[in-house]
Amino acid sequence: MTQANADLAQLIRTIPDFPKPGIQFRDITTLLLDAKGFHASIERLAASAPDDFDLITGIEARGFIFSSAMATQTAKGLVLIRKDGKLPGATIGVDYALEYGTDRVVMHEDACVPGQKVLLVDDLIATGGTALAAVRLLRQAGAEVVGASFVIDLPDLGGADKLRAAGVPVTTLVAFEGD
Ligand SMILES: O=P(O)(O)OC[C@H]1O[C@H](OP(=O)(O)OP(=O)(O)O)[C@H](O)[C@@H]1O
Ligand SMILES: Nc1ncnc2[nH]cnc12
Repeated sequence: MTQANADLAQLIRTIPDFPKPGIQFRDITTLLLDAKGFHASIERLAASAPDDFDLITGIEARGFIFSSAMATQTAKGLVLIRKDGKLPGATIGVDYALEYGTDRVVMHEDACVPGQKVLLVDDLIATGGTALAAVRLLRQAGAEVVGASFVIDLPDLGGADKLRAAGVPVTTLVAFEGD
């Protein structure tokens, strides 16, 4: 079977054993270096976005690259979900497990008006721990998460399925099997 978005898949470099043994690191820096590929990734994510949403949400750090481009492409505002200790205003936060470690995400408690529809954007979904934490956070803030868009899916780690089970429609461009 031909890989969907094969042109984008071949721009993503795989680095074995980073940041620890056994992890196949899917490196987007090579995609970002390619002007046409980076632009196409944003156009394709934007084309598959829900019809009706109010805000884009991006997750630090790699998620900011794609979410900010998506915000300008779709002419929406951007909510930043950051690692703990970086936002200056009053925050709410959620702890989560990573494929390789643990972390905590926070957002400004007043970043969303309750009832606003948000589209979550990140570079990659693996176990789904980060995205599910972001969804919990956004729901705590009163937002409705109407979709989640990722350039890369690692389907064997099950994150996209978990997100769908949590009621969030998921779009991904490139899948790497066998991780
Ligand atoms: O689905 P998960 O298993 O939660 O993994 C996916 C997350 O891992 C990476 O971020 P990372 O925490 O490595 O941080 P970075 O963006 O700052 O590099 C990636 O950008 C996703 O946010
Ligand atoms: N295998 C992987 N490659 C790149 N980023 C990741 N984030 C979590 N798992 C990852």
